[in-house]
Order: sequence, then structure tokens, then C-alpha cells
Amino acid sequence: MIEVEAQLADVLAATVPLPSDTVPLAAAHGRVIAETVTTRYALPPWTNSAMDGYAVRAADVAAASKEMPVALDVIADLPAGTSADPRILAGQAARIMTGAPVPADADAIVPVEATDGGEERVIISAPATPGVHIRRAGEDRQPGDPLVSAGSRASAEALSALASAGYGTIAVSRRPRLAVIATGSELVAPGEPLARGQIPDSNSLLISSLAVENGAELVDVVRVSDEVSELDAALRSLAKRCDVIVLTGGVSMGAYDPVKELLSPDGQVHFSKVAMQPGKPQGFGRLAEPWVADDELGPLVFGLPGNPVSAWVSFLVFVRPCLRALQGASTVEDPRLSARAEIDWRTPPGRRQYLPARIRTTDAGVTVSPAAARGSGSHLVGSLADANGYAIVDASVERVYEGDVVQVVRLVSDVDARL
Ligand SMILES: Nc1nc2c(c(=O)[nH]1)N[C@H]1C(S)=C(S)[C@@H](COP(=O)(O)OP(=O)(O)OC[C@H]3O[C@@H](n4cnc5c(N)ncnc54)[C@H](O)[C@@H]3O)O[C@H]1N2
Ligand code: MOO
Repeated sequence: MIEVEAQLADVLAATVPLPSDTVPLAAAHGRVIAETVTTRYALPPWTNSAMDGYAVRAADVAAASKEMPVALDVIADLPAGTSADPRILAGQAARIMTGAPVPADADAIVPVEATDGGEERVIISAPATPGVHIRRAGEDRQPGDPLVSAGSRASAEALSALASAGYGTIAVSRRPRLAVIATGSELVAPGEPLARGQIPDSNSLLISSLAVENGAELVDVVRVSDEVSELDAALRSLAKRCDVIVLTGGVSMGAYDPVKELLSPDGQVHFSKVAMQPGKPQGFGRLAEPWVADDELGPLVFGLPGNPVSAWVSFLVFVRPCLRALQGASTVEDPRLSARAEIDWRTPPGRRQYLPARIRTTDAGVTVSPAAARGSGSHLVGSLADANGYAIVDASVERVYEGDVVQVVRLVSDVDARL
């Protein structure tokens, strides 16, 4: 058996980042930014008012109070969007709205609430100090200051910063084109009646949905029987259109496993036993001839175990980092949290446990409990509905006791995670 880290290192070593496209900001949401960008316009672009009120010379109103108000002549009206820069002499003011450029002669804003709101002459009943309620040009970012880095996520927040700093487009990495092939003669479409021995194909939905959550563009989702010719035909049709093909099922010791039969003989895909539970049998490699021309780089191929919880864990531990690396993301592994076990559970001997779990944030901190009442089991697909993450328990641990601290990963889609 090999360690999880060694398998992941193999995957990442074979992963070549995809090229980038320059797209309008609105089309970039959620994708990985492929260029490091500096601020083009100063932020704010000009010195402007933080309040609806009056632009004044602070010295004129330094002593203003309710008892001793000061009267000023209003010589201009400055709505947001104006380009005016009127002269303001001693004893004068300009009415100004939030966001309008502050005239060069003014050095303070008096909010309208501290005045009588006059349009030709205004009575000011509170003092102002120089600079008050003024937002200085460039106080947030100066032109040339760092703004976003290659490898970060085009989050809603990053897009608003880019738009404000003078950009209409941004280079983002191309989405990985991904297909899912679920193998197994027992599989039927979801919702179909089941004859004895049949089961609904849940892995297709599981893997394709996770892939989309992690930035992939779905090329196709195909279900094939355990006939080698069916899998061969699916690979022929998909190989040239995909960056990644994820297969589920047929990677263990079964006598009718087309995945191994087709892909292992010439070593295109290696089949390993990884010291994890679930997820022990793993296939990984790159498709070559006869599915891809000799001089072309074929798609990466994952052969995930068919058990649904095994496929889920395998996707999260191996495929997800690969999709992130293909997109040039600066962080490919999930952040781990420490959580306190709410109850005891058993762990498998000799393999690191990846347990579907319910992770809660309480007043007392983060807690974790198994998603399945009966603990671990790679077939317990119903319990996945209750999982919002997984716990990682070291291979040397035989049992987790209530109150123990364990490592957990909380699942959020990559756009939400801002990784
Ligand atoms: N003799 C041995 N048998 C098994 C071993 C072993 O080491 N020696 N390993 C076990 C482990 S661990 C795993 S995990 C599974 C992996 O099995 P396969 O990847 O070969 O998958 P299948 O046999 O095709 O299916 C396993 C299980 O999952 C169900 N399945 C398959 N595809 C789907 C799907 N698309 N949707 C829902 N469920 C699916 C399938 O019906 C089986 O119940 O092997 C163990 N055996
Ligand atoms: O390793 Mo398997 O994935 O336990 O069920």
C-alpha cells in the first residue's frame, strides 16, 4: 500500500496547468485568475465627499455651534458625477452629495444634519476640522499597487476591486473539460425501477456535480456496462474532447472489471492500493494511443472505486486538487480545522480514515460526528446526504473517543471558499 501523499504527488506531478483566456469580468466569476494585476486607477480615483452636506473651509466653521451658528453663502451645487471644481472663498460653501469630487478650495464636509439645509445660504451649527468626511484620492490603492494575484479566485469581492481599479477584462485559466464514465452492469438511471441486483447510478451525479462545483466544464456523463467494448467506445468518443476523464467502478479485484482490463496492460493507467479508508483502490494515469494520437497529450484519467462513499472521498482527496492545479490555483489542498468529536467511533486498522461527517460550529467551538449512525462504510450512500465535510483520522488510531480533537475538512464549493 502507498500513502495518500504519494498518490496525490503522482497526480499533481502529471497535472499541467491549462492555458488562460481573457474574458469580461462578469464571465470570470468563480474562475482562477491567471495574471497578477496592479491597480490602474487610484482608489478612490479623486478626492470626494463621504457625506451629503456642504463642502467648506474648515477655518470658517471651526467655532460653529448650536448657540453660535455660522452662515455661509452656497455658491455651487455638486451632485455625484459632476466634474465641477468651483472656487470657494472665505465665507462660502458648496452643497455636495456623497461621492462628488471635493472642490480644491474646500477642506472639510459638514453633513446636512448639522445645517438648516439652505440652498443659497446655509446655517451651520456644528464645527468641522480639516479633512473631516473627505475620502482622499488613492487612500485605498495607488496606481501600481498590488490588487489581485495569479492563482487567486475571481470572487465577487475581487471582481468589484478589479472593476473599480480600471479593468473590464481579466485573464482566467480555461475550465478543465471533464467527462464522467460510470461503469457497472448493475447500474440503472436514477428513478428507474430496480430488478434484483440492480442499483441506481448515483456516482454519475455525485462526480459530475462535484466537478462543476470545482470549476470543470462538463463534456459528458456516460454510463457503460462491464463490457470492455462499451468502455472502449466511450473513451474513443471522449478522449480528444477532455482534459480529465473520471471513471468509477471496476478498479478492485473483480472478475468483470473492464477498467483494469482495458487500461492497465500497457501502463497508461496505474492501479494502486492507497492506505486510506474508504478509497483504497485507485487508478490514475494519462490516456494515450489508441484513444489519442501519438503526438497529442491525452486526458488525465482517474479510476475511482465504485462504492459511492469511496468515490466521494477519492474525488475530494485526488481529483479536486488536480482540478485546482489545472486551473493554476495557488492553493490545491483544503484547509483543515480542528474539531472535537461529539461521540465515539471506530476506525479501520492500518489505513487513514476519511469519514463523512457532520461538522458544526457551536459556541464551544467546532464539533464533528459521523454522518452515518453506524460509523464508517463505503456503501453508506444515504449518509452522504448528512455530510458537510469529512474527518481525517490517523492510521495508528483505533478508536476516536468523545471529546478527542480530530482534523476535519468542511466542504464548500471553490467559489465560496475563496481559496
Ligand atoms: N477481493 C477484494 N474485493 C474487494 C477489495 C479487495 O481489496 N479485494 N476492495 C474493496 C474495496 S476497498 C472497494 S472500495 C471496492 C471497489 O470496487 P470497484 O471499484 O471494483 O467497484 P465495483 O466492484 O464496480 O463496485 C463496488 C460497489 O459500488 C457500487 N457502485 C459501482 N458503481 C456505482 C455507481 N455508479 N453508482 C452507485 N453505486 C455504484 C457497486 O454496485 C458495488 O456495490 O472493492 C472492494 N472489493
Ligand atoms: O477502500 Mo474501499 O474504498 O474501503 O471501500
